[in-house]
Amino acid sequence: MFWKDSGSRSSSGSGRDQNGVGPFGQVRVLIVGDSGVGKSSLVHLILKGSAIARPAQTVGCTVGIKHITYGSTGGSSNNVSDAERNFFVELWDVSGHDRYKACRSIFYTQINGVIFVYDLSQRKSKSNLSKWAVEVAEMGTFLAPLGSGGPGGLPVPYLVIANKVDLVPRDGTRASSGNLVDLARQWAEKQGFLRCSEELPLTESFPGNSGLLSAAKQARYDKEALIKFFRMLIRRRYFSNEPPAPNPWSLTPREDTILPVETLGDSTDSFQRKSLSGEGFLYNGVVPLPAQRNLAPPPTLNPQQPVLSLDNYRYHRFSSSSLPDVSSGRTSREDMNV
Ligand SMILES: Nc1nc2c(ncn2[C@@H]2O[C@H](COP(=O)(O)OP(=O)(O)OP(=O)(O)O)[C@@H](O)[C@H]2O)c(=O)[nH]1
Repeated sequence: MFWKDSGSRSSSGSGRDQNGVGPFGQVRVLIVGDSGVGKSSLVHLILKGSAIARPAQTVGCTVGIKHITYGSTGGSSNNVSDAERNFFVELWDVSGHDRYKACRSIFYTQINGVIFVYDLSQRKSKSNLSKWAVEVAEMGTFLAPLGSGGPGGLPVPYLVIANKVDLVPRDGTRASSGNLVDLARQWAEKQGFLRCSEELPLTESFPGNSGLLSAAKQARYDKEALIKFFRMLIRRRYFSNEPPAPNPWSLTPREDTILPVETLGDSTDSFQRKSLSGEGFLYNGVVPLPAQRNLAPPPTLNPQQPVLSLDNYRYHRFSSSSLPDVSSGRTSREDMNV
């Protein structure tokens, strides 16, 4: 088996929601990032609401299904468009290990959104997100694409999650990872060669400075923000004539402003998110990318509609030419057979 389904039944079928007022639908969210950053742990947390003690290394791809509703609860039952409807959010947790690099693009199909995950204690895993963005943008097919690309040309909304915030010192200083780049930087700072604000010129950060923090191992994440992201993807795919809500997505966390995280579990106040302050540009276009014009219709009752509204998604400038190589990821786990 190249991949397994860890969630409920396939969402590609059709049906009517619990109110009997119309078909449900599904959106597909790709979850990418280096091996070991905690993608599977996060997905488990999102689906089960609890931490997983010892996640197995993902083989190829694991698909989990999150059920959420979308619609106006106050709507009249006579008006289908006002009713709460059921949707499945497919979470495609793609293995970050290099051994799947050559073939994992088969999972990059009909993507509605992307969640990039990195390890706050491993700086390289953040800079490598740029490589992930390029890979997905170049190899993927997309639903409800934006008119222009985000990082690497990615044409769908994305979210960046900095995981393992529990490994960051609570006084807000930079993460200490034990990796050589960080150790070298810390040593240089100690010797007075660098001021704290300076970086060794070894990595280029993923664009942006705000987003979500999580500690999947401690069951801490911003549940409300995730649900909003999923709802936004549903709205873009199925209700694109609705006015877009203010879009906080496509943000990455400010590591220099990480605050202590006190709240556990499902609290929506678990994490401080800072507003975006970096350089950005706005997307207003609605023209599908050339590679997306001949997509087969999605396997749901509600076929993909072109995006008619002028959603504004803010992205950061991004240069793929100066990106570092993807790191080899973890090596401590046993090799898996494909
Ligand atoms: N300290 C800490 N460890 C974590 C956290 N989240 C995950 N881990 C640990 O990191 C390791 C890797 O977690 P996974 O969820 O398997 O990582 P992954 O990104 O899915 O890895 P691949 O399947 O190889 O792509 C495991 O030992 C987890 O227990 C966290 O928030 N804090």
